[in-house]
Amino acid sequence: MTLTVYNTLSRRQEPFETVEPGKVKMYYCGVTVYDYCHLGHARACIVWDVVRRYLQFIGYEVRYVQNFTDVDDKILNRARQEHSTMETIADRFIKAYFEDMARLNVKEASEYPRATHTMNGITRLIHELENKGYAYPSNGDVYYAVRQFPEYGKLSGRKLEDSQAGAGGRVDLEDPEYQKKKDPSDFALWKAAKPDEPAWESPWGKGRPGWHIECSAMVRDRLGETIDIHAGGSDLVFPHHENEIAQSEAVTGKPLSRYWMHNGMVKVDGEKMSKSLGNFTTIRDLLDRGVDPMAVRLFVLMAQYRTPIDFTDEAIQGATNGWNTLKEGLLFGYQYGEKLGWGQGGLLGGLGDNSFSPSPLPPLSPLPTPHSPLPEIIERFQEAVNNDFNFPGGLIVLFELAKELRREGNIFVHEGKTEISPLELFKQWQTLVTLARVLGLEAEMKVERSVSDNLSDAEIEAKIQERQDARIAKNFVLSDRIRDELLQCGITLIDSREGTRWHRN
Ligand SMILES: Nc1ncnc2c1ncn2[C@@H]1O[C@H](COP(=O)(O)OP(=O)(O)OP(=O)(O)O)[C@@H](O)[C@H]1O
Ligand SMILES: [Zn+2]
Repeated sequence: MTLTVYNTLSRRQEPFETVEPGKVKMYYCGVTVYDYCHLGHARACIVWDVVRRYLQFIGYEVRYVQNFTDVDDKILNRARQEHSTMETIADRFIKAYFEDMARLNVKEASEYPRATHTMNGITRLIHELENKGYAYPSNGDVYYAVRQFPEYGKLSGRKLEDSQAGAGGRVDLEDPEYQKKKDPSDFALWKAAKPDEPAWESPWGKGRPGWHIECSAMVRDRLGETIDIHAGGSDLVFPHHENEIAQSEAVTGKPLSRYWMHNGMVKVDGEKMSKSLGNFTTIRDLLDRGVDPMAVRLFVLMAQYRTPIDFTDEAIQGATNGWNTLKEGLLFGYQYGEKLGWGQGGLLGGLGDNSFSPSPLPPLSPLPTPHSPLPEIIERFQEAVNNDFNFPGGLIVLFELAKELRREGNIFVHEGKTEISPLELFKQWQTLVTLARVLGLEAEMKVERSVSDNLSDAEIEAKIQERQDARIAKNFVLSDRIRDELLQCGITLIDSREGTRWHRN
């Protein structure tokens, strides 16, 4: 069973083979920090988080580097608007980035280099390009001469003539940058300082780096000359990644990355969700409206990572419903484990605890342990995901497990016993928890069970009425939230045509 990966460079799905066996070096072009992250960023960060988690799950050691672009015109504009500095703006939104990603359960990268901390690497690279005849200075700027790099266009499939024709329609002959270039397709590696702008010393005078060169320098500094996966959104294929290849490969003579992987865009009414376009919903706005962070993860993972997805209320609602199903399965052990006798007979011995307790969760490991995960189900999951990270295919396996556990939970509540043996249920639950963690999906039993005793029958009935009103008003986010809150207090609701029944767990 081998992993195959769609490589934008070859336009094919290829078997995954790393430079160094068992190790993956991965770089993701991260955010330009001048605003809060939106759902497009959430998608990119979740997709690469899960790719990384999956690679670890199948046994790779992964070094994952993600940059912050902290020098850019847009950051500078915001700093001017707020009478602040570029550094203050960048620091504020980097802090916000970490807060948002923690809520979404995105694991921290191995390293987060910043452009402004990589100035030596950047100027060194430009210098080498100049020495090799790929770059030329012009009035304090430095440009990359694309005609010197015969392979220019190999990633995006664009021919220089096409992009020139495109540029020809758009160039402004008065634009000072255009006048400094030898060829309209050339791009800036270094820009001379303008008055009142932050600037760094360089052999070409004071200035700041262009956007593309920072990634070439950071990859080289942190990961080396050839990495395994270079990732980013599909909007970066041209010109950003094309230019990164031109810069890095001209200097090293080696491929910059074995695999080029791109996530599809989150769109709104058919257009890319983007800070520049202003059509975005921030992660924090959505979560503060009560959408579960795990539903956001599911919204992302329910689509193949390369296809575009539309952000709509219905899509988020669908993901929320999906999450509620998975969550019921994930909480099964916490709700019924003790009653099913899982603490007895050493069932949980492998977890270092002889009595049932919600923690620790089963270890993240693909290897069968004495009580664990059902190998044939893990295999089905891997078979799906090995096909170019087909997470929706993997999710089918999780939903099957969750639905079965939910069904058994209901049977247990009504009949006092289950159809499937407790041992088998334990294994199913372990498998579900293990696979869900590979996708970063985790549910917590936040409230102790005794809390259910604190809610009176009248209070529970009032909550159910509130939920009913929300459903009539089609406010399903609220109605689901009430149901989840009750579940966390140890109260299960059962909907039927006659109305809603409830019981304490
Ligand atoms: N709508 C989107 N859907 C999926 N990925 C996105 C989306 N927007 C940005 N990304 C990805 O997020 C990362 C950071 O992007 P960046 O900070 O340039 O955001 P942006 O919103 O596109 O900014 P701008 O609007 O200023 O171009 C990149 O890898 C980019 O491809
Ligand atoms: Zn980049």
